[in-house]
Order: sequence, then C-alpha cells, then structure tokens
Amino acid sequence: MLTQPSGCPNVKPEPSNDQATFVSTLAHRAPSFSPQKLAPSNPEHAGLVAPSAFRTAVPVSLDTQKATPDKSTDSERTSWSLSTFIPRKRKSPAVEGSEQEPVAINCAHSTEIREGTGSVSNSTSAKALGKRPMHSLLRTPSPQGQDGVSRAVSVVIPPSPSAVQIDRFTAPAQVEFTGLNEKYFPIGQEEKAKSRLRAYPNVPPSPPNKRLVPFTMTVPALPGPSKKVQAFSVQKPAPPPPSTVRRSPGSPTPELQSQEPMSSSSIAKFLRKKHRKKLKRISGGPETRFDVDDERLAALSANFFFIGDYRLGPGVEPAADDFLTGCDCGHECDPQTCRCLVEELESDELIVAYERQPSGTICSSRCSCAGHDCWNHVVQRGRQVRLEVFDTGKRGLGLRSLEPLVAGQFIDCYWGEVLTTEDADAREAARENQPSYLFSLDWFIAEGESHLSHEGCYVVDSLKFGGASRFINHSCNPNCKIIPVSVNRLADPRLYYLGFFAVRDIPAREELTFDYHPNWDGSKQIDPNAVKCLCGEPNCRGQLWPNSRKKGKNTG
Ligand SMILES: C[S@@+](CC[C@H](N)C(=O)[O-])C[C@H]1O[C@@H](n2cnc3c(N)ncnc32)[C@H](O)[C@@H]1O
Repeated sequence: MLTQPSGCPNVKPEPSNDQATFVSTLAHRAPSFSPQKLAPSNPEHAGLVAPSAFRTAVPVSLDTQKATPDKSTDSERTSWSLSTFIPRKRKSPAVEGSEQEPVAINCAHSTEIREGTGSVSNSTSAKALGKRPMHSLLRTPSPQGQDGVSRAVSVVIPPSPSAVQIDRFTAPAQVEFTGLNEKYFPIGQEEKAKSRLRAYPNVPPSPPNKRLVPFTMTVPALPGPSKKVQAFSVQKPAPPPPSTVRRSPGSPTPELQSQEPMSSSSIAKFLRKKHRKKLKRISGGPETRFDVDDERLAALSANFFFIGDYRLGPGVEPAADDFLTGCDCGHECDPQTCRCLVEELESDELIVAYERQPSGTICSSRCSCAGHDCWNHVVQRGRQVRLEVFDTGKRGLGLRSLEPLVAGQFIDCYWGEVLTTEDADAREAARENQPSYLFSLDWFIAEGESHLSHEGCYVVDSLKFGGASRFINHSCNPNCKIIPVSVNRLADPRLYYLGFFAVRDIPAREELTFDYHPNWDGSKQIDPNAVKCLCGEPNCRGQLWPNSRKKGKNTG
C-alpha cells in the first residue's frame, strides 16, 4: 500500500482494499515479481496521476503514438504522440473494486531525444589487429664484408608504434594504466577488466604520433682496433602546438596524453568538464547540477550516462504507429469535448487528470494542440525544474530541487534501459549486494490486465543509463510519489512512463524522496537481513524492501 503522506491536504485519502494495484517496485523485484508474493495494495496510489489527481484521486496514463526511445548512442529524433488514460474515478468506496479500468486523456508532442552517452570505445580490437611478433620489426639488410662482419651502416627503425600498441592489448596482464589516477578511474576489478578491453576511452593509449618517436642511426662496431662505435641520433622534431595535434575519436585529450601524471585537481577539473558536456547533450529541462566530491563525480562520469528518455533494450519493442490516436481540439484541449479524456463512471463528465498550474501543464504529437502550451501537457513537456544531485551521507547520493515545488507538480520521469524480465534478472543476479536501480513496469498487471504476466513485464534499469531521478532515495514519509503514465496502454500496457510528482509543497533544497515499497504490509516483522532504511523518519519501518536478497551497501 502506498503510504498516504501526512500533511498533504491535496491528497484525498482513500480506503485500502485487497486488490493488488501498483506494485512497481524499485530494487526489490524478486518478491514483487513473483505473483504469489504480490502484496495487497491500496488503489490509492493508482489514484494519483497528475496534479489534479491529487484531489480527484484519478490515476493517469498516456498513450503514445510512437514510443521509440533512443537505442543508439547518437542523437535521434523521435516523434511522440500520447494519449492519457486514467482509471475511472472512484465514486464511492462501495464501487472501488470495480473501478480499475482506466480512461484516457490524449496528448501529443514532438520530442527530440538526445542521449548523452559520451561512451567511446575504440573500434579496432586487439584481436582484429592480430599480434605481430616483435622479430618482424624492420631492419635494413646489412651488407657484409669479406670477413663476414657487417660494416655498413644499418638503419634501425624503432618498433612500429602500432606493433607496440598491439602488444599491449594482446597482453592485458601487462597493461599499465596511464592517464587518469587509479584512485579515480577505473574503479574496481571489473572496471579494470573492461578498460583492458578498451571499454573506456581514456585508459588504453592512443597510437603514438610517429613524428614524435625518436629514431637512432648507428654505425655497427668494426672488428679490431679501428674506429670506435659512432652513434648519432637525429634530433626529434619539436612537438607541434596542441591545436595541431590530431586525435582519433575516443583518444585521450592532449591533457591526458601528457607523460606527466595529472594532479588530482586537474583530473577532477577534467572530469567535471566532461560531465557537464554529457549533461548538456540531454534534451528536456534545465541542466542538473552536482554538489558532490570529485571522487564520486569521477565514478559517475566514468560509469553513468545521462539520458532523457527510455533506452529500449533487446526484446523490447514499442507499439506500432497504427495504434496511436489523438484529439483535434485545436491549440488547447477543451475539457468538455477532448477525445483524450474519458467519461467518468456514472456520469457524463470527462475526467481531467491534470490541473492547470502556473507553470503550465499535458497532451500527444497527434493532437492538434501539440507544440502549443496546452494545459493538458505535463509529462510531455518534460522536466521544468532545476535539480541537484548531492551527497546525503549514509544513503549515498540523493536528489533535491533548487526551487520550491508545489503539491502535485511534475518533477521528472524515471529514465533508464528498458529490459525484459529475463535480462533484468540476470543483471540483478550479477549485482547482488549492490545498490539497485531496477524498477518493474508491472502496474497494469496489478490493474487486472489478465493477458500480462510478471515474467512478461519490462523492467527499467537506470544503473548505467538514467536521469536525475535515479538518485531519489527512499523515505517512509516521502514528499514525492511515482505515478504511472501509460504509454499507449491499449497497444502495449507493458511500456509506460514513471512520473515523479510532489505530494506536498517542498521547499527548495529539501531532499526529494519516494516510497520504494508502497505496498508495504505494516504488520510484517522487520527482516534483519534486508537493506536497512536510514530515512530517519519517526514512522520509519526499518528496511527498504521486504527482501532478504538485497543487502546492498547504502551507497550509490
Ligand atoms: C535508486 S538508488 C538511490 C540513489 C543512491 N543513493 C545513489 O547513491 O545512487 C537506491 C539505493 O540507494 C540507497 N538508499 C536509498 N534510500 C535509502 C534509505 N532510505 N536508506 C538507506 N539506503 C537508501 C540504497 O543503497 C538503494 O539500493
């Protein structure tokens, strides 16, 4: 059951019932995924969808025309069209159980999706290059004298840079890390192993500039007391100015090519710059700030990529365009007639999920209001608030807004890679005892979509790719709530958005939190093996999930 936040005048408390509704769970997928372990839930959380939903307790979902979030590493344009579905408004507790069927609001817009992966991996693998034996290094033939002793000048060509490079890559055990300080990057054995395979751009050296490689000409010694060895070297040319150094894509910056070890502060500066560059590539909302120490930032910069939309993994297909519809209200939806809205049970009124906020507010790219400042755009307009990631101490990194939020305000969606359950399970198994960023998209199963199964559900993983909202920590008395915003529910109820909304007025810089396990059964005994909750609220239940499998460290 989603805890009714205290002190939230706009949220209508709803009676609980035994029908499972929203069981999307962060980081405790194992129990939530197992149907028999589904905790009975309160439809209350389902009742929150958007600003007005906080008063009407009406859940919302959006219908997209094309849910084709980015799959590639480059920028893509994706056209979206959304129509919002809202489960029918509850008239009275007596009919609650039968009112799970959603109704629709329709909205559309055109979104440019940019992904800021910044990940670079060199396309040439060591294997592809093959290992060239050192004896193949060139040496000019030396004419021999009558006594069979070489007298002629022999020009020794130093080892070919590419051969040196190949050698290094084919002998990973001997690779020494260059460039960034190990304290910062790479991190851990696994990361080191990846870096040896060139999964990271900065660790393997880029091909040396041949012009900078010194070469030496020698005159071999003659037998007898004759001339001594003469050796001379040709001075290497002065290095070209930094602006003329040509770098292959993915090779370290000149700063990192320097032979001198970088100081911690210059590494940090470099990483901050890189991080900001990544952040700037994400469309949708103001840039997220980071108030974290350099080491944390370095870890993030190396291992995490910001995205502003879902990134669909293998086996996850968006609904076909043909299924999508939109309204024709004009520049602004008419709440009396908009086809995106659905009728309320036992009345002819249409359900409007969102209230107009001063900041504006929801609709889809097929709607005539797309691109205009229609009140019916909330989630499609994307994040409007300035967010900051900061260090909470024992709970790892957290998120806060730099400006005050009003109850019901949309904050951002939970972005990440959308995986099949099978893939998510495999990842989870590989990350036991680690912080988790998995979020099951199982809401409509609980809503009674009989053709869906937990095994067939998708799961969002924001471990490696995600938005700022992946830093939102759990609280037993949260100030935010996740509202499922359905992406084309009729075409595919497995793919929808997870929108974060404020459940009460939140002052600037207060940490944003939500309940990781809204279906918590209060009567349960605390599991001593579960991840401890450190929210510090008076009503803290002591653990994040009812799951003994997740004993993750409380750090990101
Ligand atoms: C989605 S992440 C939240 C961001 C995370 N703190 C970070 O640094 O990236 C979830 C993880 O944060 C930690 N966490 C979140 N809320 C917590 C809480 N109330 N008490 C203890 N740890 C918490 C747990 O390690 C959990 O696995």
